[in-house]
Order: sequence, then structure tokens, then C-alpha cells
Amino acid sequence: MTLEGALIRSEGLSIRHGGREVLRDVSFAIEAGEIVTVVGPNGSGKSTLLKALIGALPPAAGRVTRRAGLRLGYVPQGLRLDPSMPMTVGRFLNLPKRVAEEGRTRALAEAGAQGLEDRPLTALSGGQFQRVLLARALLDRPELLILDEPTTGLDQPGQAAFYQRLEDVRNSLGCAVLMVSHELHVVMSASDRVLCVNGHICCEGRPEVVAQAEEYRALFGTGTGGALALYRHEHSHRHDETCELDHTHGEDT
Ligand SMILES: Nc1ncnc2c1ncn2[C@@H]1O[C@H](COP(=O)(O)OP(=O)(O)OP(=O)(O)O)[C@@H](O)[C@H]1O
Repeated sequence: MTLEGALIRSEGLSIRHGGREVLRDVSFAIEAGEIVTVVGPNGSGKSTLLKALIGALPPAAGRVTRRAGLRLGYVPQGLRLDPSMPMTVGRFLNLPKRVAEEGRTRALAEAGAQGLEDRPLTALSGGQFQRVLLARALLDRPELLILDEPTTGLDQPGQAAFYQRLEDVRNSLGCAVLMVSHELHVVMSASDRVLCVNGHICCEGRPEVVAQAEEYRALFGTGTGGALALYRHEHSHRHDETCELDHTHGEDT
């Protein structure tokens, strides 16, 4: 399979957890410099998809192809710290490999976390910690930045500021961004493309196109996308009989 200019391509990808298929036949590609957001209900396989893309989960079928030598930055979901293990931001950025001071300072500035280097991680606010995680992912000058729900726990101005920061990073580094988000209002304004996932790709395309798609409207409603609509899954299209996924149709999850 050829990448045809893409940074990363998933083709016919299926992933199983403990024998249960949680992603089925997922095919898409990420091009240089684009911002792509993955949306979908809880448990729909979004984190699983990201983990498969970074190579942390083996495909049960299909495959993921990355451009040779692709530099990837990854911000995992809900990283928790043990408060009994004090560690400064600077030391955290030096794990697992030591980074020159200049590189640390640059990444912190790009992530909007300048001046935090000597602070204990446990003394950071939620927003500061998210920016430090972003800085860590920027250390290797990624061509593709992958973030799993990076604004969890932030208030709405904090979320908006973080997504603006991501766009600035994309513009200055020229990297592509792939992220999972539940904040539909920002997803629709800040993404070049949206992937709507529910065990498979329900629909994908430019935000304004996806917003009109029957599958998207069934998942998220037709209004401005109140947060509650996100959790309502009322698929109107059929799954074929081979689909082993235990979707909950028309129920709050
Ligand atoms: N390590 C694991 N072992 C077994 N099952 C798992 C594992 N990780 C995830 N799953 C299951 O796979 C399915 C998809 O999980 P995943 O975390 O990818 O969903 P998600 O869309 O990211 O959810 P959320 O929006 O709640 O973060 C869920 O049913 C989950 O319970």
C-alpha cells in the first residue's frame, strides 16, 4: 500500500480487546499540516484508534502505515501523577531521554508553559499541566501531533485557549494534528476534517459537511450540539451482520 503523500494511513484496521472487536474496518489517512478531530460516544473506540496509530496496539486485521521516520508527538488521555513522587516540570521533560535546555525552553514557550520549568508537577493547575504535556509532545518537533482529549477538566475559556494554541503550533511547526475531543463547538470551528467514530467510521469530511451527515446528526443532534447530544447514539443506518460491536442504539451511554 502506498502512502500517496499522507503522513499516516490506516487501512481496513480492526482492533480487538480481549477477543472483542472494538474497531472494525477503519480506513483513513492524515495529510501534512491538517487538523483532524475524532468524535464519538464514550467507549466508541477513539482512544483505541489513537493507540493503534502510534503503534501501541497491534491490529487484529488491516494495517497502519507511517511515513518512514515519521516524528510523532503523543499526549495521552487523563495522565495521572502520584503526588508522593515530587518531580519538576524540567525533570519530567527530561524523561525518558535527556533534552537540551534550549529544546525544553522552546517547547515550553510553544506550548504556552514558559516559566514553569522549576515548578513541581503536582503544583500545576489543570490547564498548566495540559500545556506541559503538550510541550513534552513537542520536544521532538513532531510532524504529527496526536492528542487524546487534551482539554479534559478545563473550563470553556481554557478549552478555547488550548485549541487556539494548537492551531498556532500547527501553523508554526507545520505539523498535522489528530485529536479526540468531546467539545463539539470547538471541533466544528477548529478542525479541517472530522472523523465520526462508533466502532467504525460512521462519517468523515470537512466539519460543515459532516455536520449535515445523517450519521452525525443521529449521534449529536441537529442543534448547535449541546454536550448531552454527544452521548446520545441513535444510529439510523444499518450495521452489517458481521459487526460484533455492542452498540447501544438510542440509549444514553
Ligand atoms: N485495555 C483494554 N482491555 C479491554 N477492553 C478495553 C481496553 N481498552 C478499552 N477497552 C474497551 O474498548 C472499547 C473502546 O474503548 P476506548 O477507550 O477506545 O473508547 P473511547 O471512545 O476512547 O471512550 P471515551 O470517550 O470514554 O474515552 C470500550 O468498550 C472499552 O471498554
